[in-house]
Amino acid sequence: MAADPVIEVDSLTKRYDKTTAVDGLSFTVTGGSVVGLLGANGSGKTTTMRMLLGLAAPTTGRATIGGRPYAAIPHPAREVGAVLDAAQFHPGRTGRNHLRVFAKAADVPKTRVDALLAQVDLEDAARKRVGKYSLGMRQRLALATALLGDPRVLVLDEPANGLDPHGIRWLRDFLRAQRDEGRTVLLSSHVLAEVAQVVDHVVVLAKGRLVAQGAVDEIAGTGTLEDAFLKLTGDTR
Ligand SMILES: Nc1ncnc2c1ncn2[C@@H]1O[C@H](COP(=O)(O)OP(=O)(O)OP(=O)(O)O)[C@@H](O)[C@H]1O
Repeated sequence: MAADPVIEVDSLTKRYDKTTAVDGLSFTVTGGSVVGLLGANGSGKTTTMRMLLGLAAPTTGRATIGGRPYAAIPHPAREVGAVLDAAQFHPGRTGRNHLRVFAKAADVPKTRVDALLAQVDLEDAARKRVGKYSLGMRQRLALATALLGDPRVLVLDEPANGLDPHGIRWLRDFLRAQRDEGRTVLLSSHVLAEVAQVVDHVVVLAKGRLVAQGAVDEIAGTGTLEDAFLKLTGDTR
């Protein structure tokens, strides 16, 4: 397993008018690890990922993948797979057609499509229109899309959102398999329990700022994981 930092976030800040969505955030993600970016709703997770993926410009600071800002990566689909919003699919396309269209756009051989459908357990639904897919199926199709270019890095925004217990178990197994294949994964969640079993390391945000980082058991200390998380993220309801 490589120990080099693959994702580097350095003094990253994003301001929108009066809102500071991300405030001087720095962290690194080591190659071959699964890292959870955690925080309550509105703590800046999505904004951080959007800056990492070149979808929002930092006000100050820098975010790089493999040492380069996303925009400077020569063949991004082969380097980074991302899922930011699993709801965005053309509802009339079948799962297989969706992947074929994206394979073409990413210059990936379409022979990869069936293997990916099998990998995310959508073989039986390959000819079904995406508009008829459940949320869990759409999440899995989004993961297959992210994997089209066989990237070594995955960036996943709230991949467990809306999944039932079977879906969450499936996701955990999927993430373990990605790590076993040597991929580096950054995923966000506002529910620590969803991801605690699979992440090597967590980065905890509150109001755009880093409030803790480390292994899950370090974050928990002597109390329960949930108490520590709620205390750190300022959610004491
Ligand atoms: N385009 C934008 N314009 C103005 N404010 C924004 C914009 N994007 C995000 N924000 C604000 O920045 C803050 C952080 O939002 P962000 O979506 O990054 O948080 P999050 O941790 O991903 O939340 P959630 O779990 O709800 O998705 C929020 O106060 C949000 O309202």
